[in-house]
Amino acid sequence: MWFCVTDSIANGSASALLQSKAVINPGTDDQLDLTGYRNDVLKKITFYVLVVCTLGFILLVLYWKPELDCYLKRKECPLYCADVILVKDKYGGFTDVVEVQLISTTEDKYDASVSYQEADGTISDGGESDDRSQLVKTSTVAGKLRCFDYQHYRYVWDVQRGAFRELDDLSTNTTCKFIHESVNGLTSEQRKSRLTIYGENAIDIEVKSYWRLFIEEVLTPFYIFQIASIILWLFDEYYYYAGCIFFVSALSIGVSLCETKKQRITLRDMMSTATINIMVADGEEGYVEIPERQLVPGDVMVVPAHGCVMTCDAVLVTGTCIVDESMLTGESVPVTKTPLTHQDDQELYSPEVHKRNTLFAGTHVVQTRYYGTAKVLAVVVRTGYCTAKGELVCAILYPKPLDFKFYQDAIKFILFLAVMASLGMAYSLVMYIRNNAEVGQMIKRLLDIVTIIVPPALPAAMTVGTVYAQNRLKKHGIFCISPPRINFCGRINAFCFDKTGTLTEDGLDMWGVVPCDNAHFHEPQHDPAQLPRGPLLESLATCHSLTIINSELNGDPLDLIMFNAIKWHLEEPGADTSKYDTIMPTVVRPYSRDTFLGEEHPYEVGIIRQFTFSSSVQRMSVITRTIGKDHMDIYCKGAPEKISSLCKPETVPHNFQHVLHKYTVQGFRVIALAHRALEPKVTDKVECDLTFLGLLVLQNQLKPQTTPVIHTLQKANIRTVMITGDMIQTAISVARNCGMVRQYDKIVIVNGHPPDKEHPAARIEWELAEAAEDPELVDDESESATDEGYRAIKVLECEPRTHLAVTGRAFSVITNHFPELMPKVCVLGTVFARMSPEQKCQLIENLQEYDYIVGMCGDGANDCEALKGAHAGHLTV
Ligand SMILES: Nc1ncnc2c1ncn2[C@@H]1O[C@H](COP(=O)(O)OP(=O)(O)OP(=O)(O)O)[C@@H](O)[C@H]1O
Repeated sequence: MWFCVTDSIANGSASALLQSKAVINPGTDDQLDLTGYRNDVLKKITFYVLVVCTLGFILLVLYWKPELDCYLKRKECPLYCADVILVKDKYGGFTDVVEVQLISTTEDKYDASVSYQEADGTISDGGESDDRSQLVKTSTVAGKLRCFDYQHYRYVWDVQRGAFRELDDLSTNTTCKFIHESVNGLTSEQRKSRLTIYGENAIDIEVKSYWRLFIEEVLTPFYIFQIASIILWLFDEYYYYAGCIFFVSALSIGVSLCETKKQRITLRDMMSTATINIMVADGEEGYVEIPERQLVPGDVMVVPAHGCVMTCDAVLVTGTCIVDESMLTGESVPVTKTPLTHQDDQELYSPEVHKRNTLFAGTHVVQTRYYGTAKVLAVVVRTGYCTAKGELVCAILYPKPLDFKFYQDAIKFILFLAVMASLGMAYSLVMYIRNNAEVGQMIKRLLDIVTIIVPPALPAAMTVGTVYAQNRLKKHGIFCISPPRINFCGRINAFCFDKTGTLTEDGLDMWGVVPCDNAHFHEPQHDPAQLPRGPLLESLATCHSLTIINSELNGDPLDLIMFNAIKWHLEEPGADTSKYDTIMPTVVRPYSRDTFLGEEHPYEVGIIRQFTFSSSVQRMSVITRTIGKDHMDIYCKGAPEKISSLCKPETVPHNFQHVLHKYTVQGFRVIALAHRALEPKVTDKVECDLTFLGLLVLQNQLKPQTTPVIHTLQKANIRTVMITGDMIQTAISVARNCGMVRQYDKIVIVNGHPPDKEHPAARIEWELAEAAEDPELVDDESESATDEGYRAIKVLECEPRTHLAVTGRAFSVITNHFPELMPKVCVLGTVFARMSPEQKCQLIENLQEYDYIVGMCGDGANDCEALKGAHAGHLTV
């Protein structure tokens, strides 16, 4: 549970407690290596002597290598008693020495300070003691929290584990049940105490003064080297040359300072929100208004009825919200957020799993919906830099090193130059001595050799080049948040594209629906408005997340085209809810009331509950109630293979696969629909035992610029790859149409099966993809060769005319069971279909592992992680 009073050190943690080193989040991108240090008087005195002896140069070295501060002034000690901690990130890019703080707290959870019984029985606070014999621990509580801050995150000392860990909030180890039980909010005492622990709910981006930026820039090793070179040239009377280099460097520093400052100001302005007051539940006392900056995890906020921009991550517990998440995902389709539910008491809350119930910081709540006068309440789970928006800011402020290999090579190159310089210097020294050269002249000449071999103006030239490139890109509407990436973009050799909305148009065209009755497909109906009254028509009318904003119907383009095709009308909740139930959010009915005349009741369907679409489950569902019926219905729509697996097998036509193939091979986007009448008593699991209703077939045209762009990339020898959530056949068809796969190229489709009861070993299968044909003419059989899949892929030649088309399932089977095939998949894979958002990101990382410099172009929520992971990510909007 979230609150756990830790009043004793768990058995066995004493030895862990004596460790001076620890790793937080091992194996992840957020891995941090910690080493504890405490002050050492003797070392400090020696250090200051050294400072005097080196005329302060050692301080400069310390500035470049902060870890030296620990080695030269302090001694290693167990983490529990450290004064400072040396923190290194996974990539070694950011190293910092941070101070350990003690914060007073009244929270049980953080009564975390440890006391140790000294040999004489007195209690000390453990801060000075590291003797094993003194670790005969007694539990006392001093109300102090031991912690340190690194890159805006706080790490606290966990008494039970005897280790530092990230400060947890309600987004981890918290059950959904607990969140529901928290609706009374916090008392002002609790809020005050948490404020000291979590800090203010703000993302304040520091904009450094020009003077500070200048000092920081000039103190970098390259500029110091440059200053030394200029001084040397002045002594050597190279006045013009020194003057030129000085001018170029001053220009480059000036330009780079202006750019850095401008970017920081832009970032600060983008991230800052107007500080307003917000209503929060105040324990049993009702509601109080507090500044948003004072929100803490556990607060229960009232989402304003007129909408707001969220400044924290909060979980909805009552009411619904329509949110514009474009700031986080780039997708401007309004998203419906529903209150948190849970299957069982133990279900843990997670912002990723429960994202349809979470309002994320930075997103705009456009509308709220509530029943009667009830308030729309949300429990705050994360604040400040820990929010989704805070993570984004941190990713910009502390970017992951771009290309470790590039930096390693650069260092090797400089070392090589240094060796060359030393050889040159040694040779010259010998020659000067032989010729009895004058000492002053000799020193000047020798140092000059270094400045000849290592060009001092190189960084200045590179900065000017980058700034120039950045401005050119800006003119083309391309904005770059990390300028060094521009250099990498020149080396991109693989470019990945999302399909829907990136290679193809955002909008879709209705092709028709293929109704299914008694497990038989009927003729396609190209005008869905002509469908008779029944579940299929109702599924098209209700199974969506459309909403009205400013009198206009808004939502997913797929949902919009589907709903508009049947010519129905959508009405958002009105005052009159008596006809259905007390809960009555949205009503749909045919435009023309004459359409279904002769019925006893008007044809009206209420959407009682929505389970909004999620890429990871590839479907959405709604629970509805039709006037005149005494039961509710569930309608599901989504990826055909997902929906068919939720249907009763006897309701799915025997030629389902064949008909599906017939459309997808043409590049149509196919969605399946299903339905079930619900029992009066709704059980927990509703998306099961469904009746298959038919297929919705949509056309998705290529964007006019797609084919030329793919050709340009191919001409430049840049590999093009498609990573999509859509079906493999549709993806292959689009890949052929846009020229990613040329007309006569061979495509091998790779399918995968994880181990199951029947087949204890994982399998992969392959089949040759056929070329597109007329949908009406494709015959039943598609050839496939199973079992041999592994061998076939293993021996597959890396011919340019053979492409692999890999399904998401095959990708995960290969990752988990046949990792040795992954290089081949990465080199030959052109189409990756039915990929989940996580798999998209994983593929980008795999390509990077095999030395590809990867670009990614995507349009929305399911591409965010992949865009972040790529060397260069481009969000199409
Ligand atoms: N609004 C929706 N309602 C129900 N099912 C949907 C909806 N949108 C997409 N789907 C189904 O879920 C699948 C996965 O969707 P996802 O958004 O992850 O990828 P995509 O849109 O198909 O392709 P891409 O990754 O290229 O954008 C789709 O192929 C489709 O079958």
